[in-house]
Amino acid sequence: MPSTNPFLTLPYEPAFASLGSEFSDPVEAATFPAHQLRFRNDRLLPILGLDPATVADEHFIEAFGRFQGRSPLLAMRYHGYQFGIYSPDLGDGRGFLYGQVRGRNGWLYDFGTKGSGRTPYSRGGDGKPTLKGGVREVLASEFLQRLGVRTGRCLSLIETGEELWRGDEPSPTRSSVMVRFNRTHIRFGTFERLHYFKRADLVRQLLDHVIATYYSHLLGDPEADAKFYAELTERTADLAAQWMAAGFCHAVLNTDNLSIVGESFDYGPWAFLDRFDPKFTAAYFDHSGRYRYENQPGICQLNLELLQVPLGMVMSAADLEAGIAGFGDRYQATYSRLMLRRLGFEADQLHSAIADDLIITTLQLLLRAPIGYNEFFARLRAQFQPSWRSDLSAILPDWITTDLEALPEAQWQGWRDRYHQLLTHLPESQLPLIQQQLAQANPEISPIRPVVESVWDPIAIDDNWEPLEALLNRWRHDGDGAADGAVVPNAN
Ligand SMILES: Nc1ncnc2c1ncn2[C@@H]1O[C@H](COP(=O)(O)OP(=O)(O)OP(=O)(O)O)[C@@H](O)[C@H]1O
Ligand SMILES: [Mg+2]
Repeated sequence: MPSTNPFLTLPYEPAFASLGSEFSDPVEAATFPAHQLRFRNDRLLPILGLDPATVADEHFIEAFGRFQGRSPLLAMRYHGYQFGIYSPDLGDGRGFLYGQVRGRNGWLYDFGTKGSGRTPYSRGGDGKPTLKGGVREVLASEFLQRLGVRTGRCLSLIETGEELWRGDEPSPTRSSVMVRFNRTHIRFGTFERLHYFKRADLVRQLLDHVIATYYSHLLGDPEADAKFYAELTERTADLAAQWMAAGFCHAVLNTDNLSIVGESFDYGPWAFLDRFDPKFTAAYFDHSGRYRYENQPGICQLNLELLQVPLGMVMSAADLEAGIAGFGDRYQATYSRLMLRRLGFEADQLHSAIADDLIITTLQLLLRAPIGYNEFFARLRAQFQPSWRSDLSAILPDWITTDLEALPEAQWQGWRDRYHQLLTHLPESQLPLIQQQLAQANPEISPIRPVVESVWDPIAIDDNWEPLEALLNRWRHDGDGAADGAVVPNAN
């Protein structure tokens, strides 16, 4: 009897599979002792043309927990530079490409698993993520989506009833399997592996595939290769700027964790800044601080440079140099635009020198202010009043009295003066727009570590999932909701 599971009857396209056996290995999914659906991302279903009301929890479990009715399941091959050292021992070690589907926007999407068992690339690993790891993936991706960061999403999280042993969690700890909804799982490291095996022919094949599938506007252009690399540079610079403006530290920016479309993914030991600290390092094992917050743009640029090695097998050095030349300017322009939004302004409302001055002054303030990075913007959003334009003393009034030892009054007044000055440059009619912009750019609550623990503890102690759901709901209904359920999920 034909399946009635809507996930099994989607029109899957074997785009990556059609590259052939040099790029992946068919694998089998693990079987699990239990399947409890802990998160289903109904916001993504309309992109697939599915009505959430017609998709049952059991459909998720059958497709994305039992992995029934689909083949081949492909472990993708890749290598990568991990903390600066080349590793040929990578590849999908706890996941596979479940399938690819075209969204209603015309884009091709991957369903990629994480935690579906061992593969030829598992090395000593068990092929599983912990339940807490899965919850953290959901939190990071949903919050980054709320902030407008170009990110992969979690489509489902299923608890699988096993006990895992991990050094970084009290063990035994609970197990899970996720399905991620990313534009692609092709990584910089997918190209690097082909260079390692000296296969210029396969670099050419993969590059053609990437351009045809993800940069199709370049098809037929005699300079498609050069334009692809220049555009990837721009997208990666944009992503770094989005992370920085969000106060996000990815923590493991190895070349196998950078996507060939410039989308953020692989949410392991990530953290959001609490206080603004450029040297903040999220991963406990990052002893040198290589991937600390302030290093992220430079590391992204370095990874793009490393990608020139495999691409250089089929492209000219001149095209590659020209492509990466724009990284710094692009990063700076996007970062400034996003920071201004967090302050309530659109870049075209302000002269760029005034805008840059406000951003620098804000960062200097945040270095010393007794308030969290995202908390500051949330407070600005909560307290903003159009009347600030005519009354400087009303700007964040209750703040000036708190902890002036940490924050000298002159510095605080300097920030207020600048903010006030910018308001007076705008016509009064634009002030409601500032309020809207502040609401859109600044969620009321961000998943800094204590917040993550505050939703995890009830799960760990009482199996109470309500605080997690409440937090996710707050982000969905916060702001003007423009980022939610959009057919184009990461317009940028
Ligand atoms: N528990 C595990 N079992 C088997 N392999 C693992 C495990 N954890 C990590 N790996 C492998 O180690 C390498 C680096 O892991 P990393 O944490 O960057 O990736 P990942 O989180 O597993 O997957 P992705 O990059 O798709 O999000 C990858 O080859 C990955 O598959
Ligand atoms: Mg990874």
